[in-house]
Amino acid sequence: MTNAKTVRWGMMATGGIVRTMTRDLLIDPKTRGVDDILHVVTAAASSSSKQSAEEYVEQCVTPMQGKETPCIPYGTYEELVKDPNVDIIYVGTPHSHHYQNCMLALTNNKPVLCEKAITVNAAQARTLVREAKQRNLFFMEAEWTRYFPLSIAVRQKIQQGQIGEVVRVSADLSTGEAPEIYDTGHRNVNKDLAGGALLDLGIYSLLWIFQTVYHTLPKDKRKPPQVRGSTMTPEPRTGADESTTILLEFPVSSPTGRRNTHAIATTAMRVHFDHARETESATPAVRVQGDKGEIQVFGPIYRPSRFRVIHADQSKPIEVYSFGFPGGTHGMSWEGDEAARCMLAGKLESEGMPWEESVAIMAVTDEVRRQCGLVYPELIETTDYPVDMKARDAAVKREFINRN
Ligand SMILES: NC(=O)C1=CN([C@@H]2O[C@H](COP(=O)(O)OP(=O)(O)OC[C@H]3O[C@@H](n4cnc5c(N)ncnc54)[C@H](OP(=O)(O)O)[C@@H]3O)[C@@H](O)[C@H]2O)C=CC1
Ligand SMILES: O=C1OC[C@@H](O)[C@H](O)[C@H]1O
Repeated sequence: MTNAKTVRWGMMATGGIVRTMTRDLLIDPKTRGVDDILHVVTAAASSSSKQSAEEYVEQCVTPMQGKETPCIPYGTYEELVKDPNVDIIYVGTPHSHHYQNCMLALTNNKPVLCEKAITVNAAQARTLVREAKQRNLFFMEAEWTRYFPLSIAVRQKIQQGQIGEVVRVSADLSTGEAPEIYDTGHRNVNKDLAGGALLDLGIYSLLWIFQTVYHTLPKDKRKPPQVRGSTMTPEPRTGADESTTILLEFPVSSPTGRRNTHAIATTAMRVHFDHARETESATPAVRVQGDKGEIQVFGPIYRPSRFRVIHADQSKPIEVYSFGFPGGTHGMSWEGDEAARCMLAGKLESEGMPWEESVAIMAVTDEVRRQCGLVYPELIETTDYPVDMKARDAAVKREFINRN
């Protein structure tokens, strides 16, 4: 006998992250101590073909969910958002498409969990928020790392004052995957898909800076940062950024509270992860430095499993905290649980990733791009809706073929 409420997901796209998310949603929630929610995937759509959706269902859904809970495959996203047996849509397309895809779901009255980066720019993020609010629909950016027990523990330590006043934060996500390993059409380097380090990887450096500096303050004290400087290196073939460095200043939060906080966000495709990250000599990828000590998080910062607290008072021992991934989850189950719970409770947004914070982060990436002159095609920057993305993609593919 269970009191768990079932949430029926509709998956928009059938690519890499949708497959990972599917597995994480369908892992028995009890393995991570969750007994109030049960996830099922009742529909999925591929913009490529219905056959592609069928293959995804056969490979990813049926083996975990069984045939008794069917998952309907569709050959268009338009059909998916009209399915009455879907409670919430997970958008797993490239960032270039998030705005159009989320609008499609919201305007068909479906709540949405959308992959990072939420959109290409702040204006698009604001428009989606307005649409969700007007329609009374739940909408959330899938910044999965925020929902890790590790992230929650780090935020609590800061809020409890364990490192004192936060003075400075640095955060790096660099993968060592040189851009040349991708062909020029790949979403990681293709500007037509808003590719490049900033929106794909740099978003995690900003996630850590925002969740430790901004999000740890009471809501009425959160103030967006100034981008004090930024620099980028273009990928030689496509002009997408392959590395970006950002200097931020968060303002004074109150006369008696924090002073201004400095932050440095870095990301580079050519720079490697710390290969020694599991060892004693590891270099932290995030350092949250306060006047009473510091918290160091070891990478990769999208899926960290270890952090330590070093106190300024050397008589206090270094505290090391390690976290696992129960039930074999990749780590996306927690954000799935959060989205489901919020939606069932009738909430429109998640406390963990409030709308205004998604918009504030996109405002930072807008300013960084402005300073560095990184422009994406108007068709993916626009807030017009609908734009015929299929026709656009066909044109892009044709151009890609002509260029090569
Ligand atoms: N949270 C995380 O850990 C991760 C998040 N991501 C995010 O997820 C999103 C998708 O990434 P990922 O799954 O790796 O990408 P993939 O290329 O593997 O999949 C993207 C899917 O989007 C659909 N799509 C629709 N239009 C296009 C188009 N014009 N070009 C390419 N694909 C299109 C396709 O599915 P179909 O043909 O079935 O419609 C495609 O398979 C990105 O926004 C990325 O930032 C990615 C990796 C990890
Ligand atoms: O979100 C992500 O996290 C892991 C990276 O490898 C991937 O490119 C990115 O999209």
